Amino acid sequence: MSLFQITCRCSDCPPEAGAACWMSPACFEAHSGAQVCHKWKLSLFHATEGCNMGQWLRDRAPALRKGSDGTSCKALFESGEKIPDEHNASYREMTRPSRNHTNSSNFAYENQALYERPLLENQPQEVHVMCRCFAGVLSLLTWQVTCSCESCGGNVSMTPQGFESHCGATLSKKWKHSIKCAADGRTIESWLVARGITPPGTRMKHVDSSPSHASPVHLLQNMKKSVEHSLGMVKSFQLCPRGVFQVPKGLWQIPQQKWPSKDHIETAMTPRKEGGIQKPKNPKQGQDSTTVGSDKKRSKWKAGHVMCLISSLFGRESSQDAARGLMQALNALDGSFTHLQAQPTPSSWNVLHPKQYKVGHGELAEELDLLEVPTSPRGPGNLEAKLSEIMPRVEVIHNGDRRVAVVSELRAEDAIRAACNKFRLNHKNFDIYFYGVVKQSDDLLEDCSSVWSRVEILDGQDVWIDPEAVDQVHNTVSNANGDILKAVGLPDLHQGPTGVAILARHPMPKLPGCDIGCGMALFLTNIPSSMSRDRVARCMARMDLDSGEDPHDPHFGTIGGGNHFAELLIIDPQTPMSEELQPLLPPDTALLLVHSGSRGHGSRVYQKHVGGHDLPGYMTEHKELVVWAAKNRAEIARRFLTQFSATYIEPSPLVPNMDVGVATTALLSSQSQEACSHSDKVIVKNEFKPGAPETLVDIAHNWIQEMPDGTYLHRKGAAPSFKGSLSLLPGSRATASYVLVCDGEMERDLCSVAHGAGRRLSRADARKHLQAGSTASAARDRVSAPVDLTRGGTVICESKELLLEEAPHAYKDVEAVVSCMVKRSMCRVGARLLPIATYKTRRTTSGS
Ligand SMILES: Nc1nc2c(ncn2[C@@H]2O[C@H](COP(=O)(O)O)[C@@H](O)[C@H]2O)c(=O)[nH]1
Ligand SMILES: [Mn+2]
Repeated sequence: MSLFQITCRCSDCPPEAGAACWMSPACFEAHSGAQVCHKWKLSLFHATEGCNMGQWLRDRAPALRKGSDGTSCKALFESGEKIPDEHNASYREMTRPSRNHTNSSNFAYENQALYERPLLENQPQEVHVMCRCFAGVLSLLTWQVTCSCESCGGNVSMTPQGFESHCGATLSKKWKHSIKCAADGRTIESWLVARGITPPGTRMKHVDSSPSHASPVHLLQNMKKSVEHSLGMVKSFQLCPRGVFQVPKGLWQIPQQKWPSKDHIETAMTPRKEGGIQKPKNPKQGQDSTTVGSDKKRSKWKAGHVMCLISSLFGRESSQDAARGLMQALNALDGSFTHLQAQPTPSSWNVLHPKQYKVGHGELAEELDLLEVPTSPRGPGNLEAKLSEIMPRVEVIHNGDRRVAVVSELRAEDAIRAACNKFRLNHKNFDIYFYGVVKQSDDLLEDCSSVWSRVEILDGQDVWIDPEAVDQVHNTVSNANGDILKAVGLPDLHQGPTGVAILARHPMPKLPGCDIGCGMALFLTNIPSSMSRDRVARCMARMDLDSGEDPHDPHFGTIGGGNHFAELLIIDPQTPMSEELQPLLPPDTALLLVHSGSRGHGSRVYQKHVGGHDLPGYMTEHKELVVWAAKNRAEIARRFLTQFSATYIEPSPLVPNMDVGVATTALLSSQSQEACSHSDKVIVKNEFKPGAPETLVDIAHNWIQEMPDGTYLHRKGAAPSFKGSLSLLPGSRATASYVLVCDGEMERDLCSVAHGAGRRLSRADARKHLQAGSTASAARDRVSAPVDLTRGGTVICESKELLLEEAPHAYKDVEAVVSCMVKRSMCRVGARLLPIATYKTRRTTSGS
């Protein structure tokens, strides 16, 4: 198979004397600063004929209309033509070596010269991989897999793609997915991404393409990673409101000698004088500069500084998103920019030939004095007017015959369309992008590391944590402007972020959100564990926990939607109970687990306080709701058990319950009582309705705890954990749930443990991917066949959607979550419980 490759002849290349610097047209496009275009056939021009390469190739090889597949390229190059491009490069044909090419010096050399990236000291040089049942070793130096199968015997090396097809997984065409890391079974892509390693030939790639991830912190994190992993080779990279491009080593490399002198920089950084722009010290007016982001331009940037290119893909994506993302990024980099520059992308050069046009950012515009302000062949007026139309808040400053514009606001799509119509531009081809110099890159990186140092993710090998949720934790910390002192992500962490404990200087109502006081309570019952499943189902058939009975408070005694539930469980006879729990949990009666929150009251209080400043008022109502939610769980339990004509078990003769936060645990040692004295004293138990079932433990996992030192510990999907305290960790309606004996430490885990298994799939994904199948029919019939404890018990759920959203597969592996915390000594297993019957909702829709 043949490949298009370009030998770049710019002064940054080749990397080694005499070696050719080969790259794909797409890489070359990026290398020359045009990666926003993503259409190399349009952005590369024939150096002598002036047409774009798409046109040039089409004229010569009609087959290429369908794409530059290897065969037609080969045909093209058989003609012996060389295509010099504007970067003075030439196309060449390169033959990909055959499968066993360890000895193919050509390939190995090209690969190494161009792509070998210096590995960080502690980075592995190889990784053991699997594909289907084949094992191999992937070298991170040569990017070859040595296959250990019987026929290869560990002597045959091949490309990852070759290995993929050797293992019979060709159809996937995604070697990074089909090849797995042998150690943990995860895709090799996630293994590489986690270590910031970019395989050779990787095109500029959106690490993440959703606008919500273009948050400042996300951008900055990637910025830092790129710089770190380049070992000083990568000085710049591209940020884009729709995501971050990872840049392989070699691209965007700025040779040291090209940077300006210290004096030069200092002059550039001299603050602007009142009343106008400083006289340029080194103006290069009228200079024709067509190389956007070229070496010439970059050479103006200070050594060690990180160049940050922010692209706004107007026309291609929603420009609203782009503008929003851009503004976000600007805010994040506040004060770090010395200037911004706006200009149409190369794809619109051939329409306007505007060359370059400078747009300064606020008072930092003085930096522009050092930059070139070329003229446009079609008249600067056009461009200026166009910019003003698109960005009406662009202030155009005239300084002699040089013009500098200051952007203060970006405009939305309609303005862009109007401007494009006016100037008869196809707005789809019209992009504007901005770039600037990060003035204080060290500060910026310090900012980032200060965010990182405040975030701890308690993950483990066996438990999967969604990287987006991790980003959300970082963003939460970063957006709090230093008000968050520490954040701990627990193993059940998922998007929200949920499964996190956050210590802050003041209460942050947005963290617990609407469902203030949501929690789990475990009740003792006198329902025999051996009660027939039919009888359980018959009792539950009459149950309706969706509507209340209290005329003064319609929410009281109701369970609510989402994943709230009331569940009968039995103690797993196979799992030994801890010493503390043995006297507490009678092995022959069922237990009732209730998960619910503050219902409509929580959302009322949240709405009232979310934008306001009355934090003491919020905290007062917050605490009331935390108590209300605990009482509500007891009321739900009472209503549930009434259907069984079951009475509660007499309050245990064991250690009396104590008022520890909202957790009424019977088991706290004196040491843990001391630890718990940090928490609010909220007396819950004594306020329960007479006749309520005995609460073994009630744990709120969505609340704010006032700490003795005046800080506030937010638990958003996190359960309190003190030395010896009990906690509840439910899995799903068809997996085990756990009673944990905790050993929380402020330093390590902010005295918190996971509050559940945590979502693996979002609700939408669960609806999309999980089949209703048998679960739906079980729900329709309401009474399932004899309970198979490996699959869960009877489920009362009349909402088909909710049934899917809450399917066991939508949750992470509860065993992994528990074992991760046990390994970290955060808790021990007190008892393992198995579900018999779960009440979800009688409503046919999944809302609350
Ligand atoms: N035993 C059961 N556990 C369940 C069920 N549905 C969900 N879950 C688990 O509860 C937590 C609750 O999380 P939250 O963030 O909504 O408070 C969740 O992570 C699951 O692990 C069920 O029907 N039975
Ligand atoms: Mn909850």
